[in-house]
Amino acid sequence: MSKLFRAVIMGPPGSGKGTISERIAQSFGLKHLSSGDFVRENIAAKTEAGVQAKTYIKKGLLVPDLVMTRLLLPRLEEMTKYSWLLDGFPRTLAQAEALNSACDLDVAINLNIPLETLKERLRHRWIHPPSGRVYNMCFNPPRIQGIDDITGEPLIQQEDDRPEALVARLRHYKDVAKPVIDFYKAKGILYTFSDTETDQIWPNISTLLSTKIPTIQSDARCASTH
Ligand SMILES: Nc1nc2c(ncn2[C@@H]2O[C@H](COP(=O)(O)OP(=O)(O)O)[C@@H](O)[C@H]2O)c(=O)[nH]1
Ligand SMILES: Nc1ccn([C@@H]2O[C@H](COP(=O)(O)OP(=O)(O)O)[C@@H](O)[C@H]2O)c(=O)n1
Repeated sequence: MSKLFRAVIMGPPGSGKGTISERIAQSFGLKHLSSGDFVRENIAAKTEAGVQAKTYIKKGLLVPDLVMTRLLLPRLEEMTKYSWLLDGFPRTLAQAEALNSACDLDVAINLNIPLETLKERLRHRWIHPPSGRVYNMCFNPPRIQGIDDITGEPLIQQEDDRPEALVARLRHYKDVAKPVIDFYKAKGILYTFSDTETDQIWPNISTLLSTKIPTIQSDARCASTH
C-alpha cells in the first residue's frame, strides 16, 4: 500500500528553502508548510507565542524550542491526511527530536550554500507578507519595483534580513544545524545539495524526489498552501 510522504528542507537563511519548496509543492503536489510563515502569522495575530517570538527574531535569534514546537506541532496534526514538506523546522536538535516523536520522515533535504552567496541574496530579498511570496531584486524581481505582482500591494524587507540581524542569524545557524544534520544522517534520510544557484540544485532534487514519491496515492496529493 502506498503511504503519505513527509519531508523537511533545511538550510541557512537565504539558502533557497522557500524557493525550492514552492517548486517541489508545484511539481509533486505536496503541501508546503513554512515555519517562518507560521511564526509571522502568529506575530501578526499577536498570539502569546507570536509576541514571544518577535523579541527573538528582532535580534536575529532563533525562537526558543518550546515556543516553536508549541506553535508548529498542532499545525502538523491538522495535516495527517496530506503529504507535506516542512520548510525551516527543525532548526535545532531538540526540535528534530520533537518532530521525530510526532511523525516518521522519508527525506531530509539539506541545502549547503556559500556564506557570501547568502549575504548577497538576503540583501535583495523582498516579501509580500500576506501571501508569503518572495522576490529578489536580481534573481526574480517583481514586475514593478516594490510592488507584489499578483495583488499590487507593497513589498517589505523583513526585519531579520537587515544586515545587523543577518550576521548573527547566519552564525547561529551553523552552530545549531550541525547536530540536526548528524541526526538525519544517522537515520539514513539526509540528502545534501551544494551549489550557488537554485537552478543548478533543482534538477537534482527533482530527480531524487521522483524516485521517492511515485507511490503516493493521488487523493493524498494537494496543491501548495500558497
Ligand atoms: N541570485 C539568486 N537568488 C536566489 C536564488 N535562489 C533563491 N534566491 C533568492 O534568495 C532569497 C532567499 O531565498 P528563499 O527561498 O527565501 O530562502 P530561505 O530563507 O532559505 O527560505 C530570495 O530573495 C530568493 O528569491 C538563486 O539561485 N540565485
Ligand atoms: N524553527 C524555526 C523557524 C523559524 N524561526 C524564526 O523565524 C524566522 C523566520 O523564519 P524563516 O524560515 O522565514 O527564515 P529564513 O531562514 O527563510 O530567513 C527565523 O529567522 C527565526 O528567527 C525559528 O526561530 N525557528
